[in-house]
Amino acid sequence: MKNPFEKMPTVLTADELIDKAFRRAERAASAYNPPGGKVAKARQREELRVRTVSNVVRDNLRKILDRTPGVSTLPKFYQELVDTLVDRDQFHKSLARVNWAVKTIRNLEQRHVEKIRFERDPKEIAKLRRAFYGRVADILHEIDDDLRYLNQARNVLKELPVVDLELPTVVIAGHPNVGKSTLLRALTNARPEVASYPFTTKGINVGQFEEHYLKYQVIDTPGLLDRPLSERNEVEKQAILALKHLGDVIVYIFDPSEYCGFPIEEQMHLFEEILREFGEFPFIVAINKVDIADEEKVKAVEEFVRSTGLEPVKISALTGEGLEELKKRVIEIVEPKARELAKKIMEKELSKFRGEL
Ligand SMILES: Nc1nc2c(ncn2[C@@H]2O[C@H](COP(=O)(O)OP(=O)(O)OP(=O)(O)O)[C@@H](O)[C@H]2O)c(=O)[nH]1
Repeated sequence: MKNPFEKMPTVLTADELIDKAFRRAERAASAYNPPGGKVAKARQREELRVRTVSNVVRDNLRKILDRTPGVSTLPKFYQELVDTLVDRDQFHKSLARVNWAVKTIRNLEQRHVEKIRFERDPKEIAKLRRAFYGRVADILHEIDDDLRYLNQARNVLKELPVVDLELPTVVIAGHPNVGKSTLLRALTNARPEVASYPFTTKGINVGQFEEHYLKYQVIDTPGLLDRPLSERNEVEKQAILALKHLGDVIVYIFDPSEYCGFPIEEQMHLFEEILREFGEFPFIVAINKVDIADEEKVKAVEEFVRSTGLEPVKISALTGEGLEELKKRVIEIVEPKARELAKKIMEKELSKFRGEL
């Protein structure tokens, strides 16, 4: 899936748009030499000005409406993230007001063109055109706050992460420096891509791997699932919880070597919190850095994990030890979804093929 707001255009301010439209109209009028007498010429020139201003403004505004997806039509994952970044109510209101401006300007254009066509005095004709310009400027100034809001919204919404929402997804969690990105790199062959994500400075890392012709996605979440949720504010929490619509299994990493800088007690505490928050998820616990960790500490973590009803896997993301076993456990959980997806894609291809026959 692409960023749903990728096509949203830059939104000009009222003054920028007025300037653009008026200049375009002047250019068109000066290049236009209609046939006929003085009155006919004036009528046609002014009509061209009115029509050009109306077209430029409406095209610009309509482009915003056409290229902005309805938030409620988006997948839940994106809806949650949109809500952390913009006020959905305000966003919709601003779009509605832009729509109102398009319609109103269209009506004004019709009315002024009609009057211009019946007017005989060139001075009055010019006056009608000026009156139209004035009304357009007023309308655009009236929605100026909306235009500015939409442009700001566009700038943040364009930064939404690009992830594949259909692929079975493994979310890696654990304190900073426990080895999350090392594990991601070890599990996925391609170089992971960094996607920006609200409220993380580093962005999330997204990688993919294939097993038996089925594709999986792995996401490392620096800055997200690496600190107690109780320390987060509401919007941050929401950005984290959006992961629920994306992930299918959580791989939680412990670092019993404590080189990450967090004592195992603290890691246990965070694990309990994440387990509680993501209770409905299948969890796999990996005890990492077994190549350097103290055996006693490894044992302590193992016992703790077993006490929560889970069986940990001992790994070293660096040396590769235990990774086969970890991968096996992951695939056991997400393979049905991968098969389902492969079947769907196959059926789509088949029906396309049949259509061609
Ligand atoms: N000895 C050893 N070192 C490891 C292992 N896994 C990771 N490391 C090292 O631990 C350090 C932190 O690893 P990262 O993969 O960057 O940790 P992270 O959890 O992604 O860190 P953040 O992105 O800050 O959350 C690096 O120096 C890694 O080389 C391991 O299995 N054994």
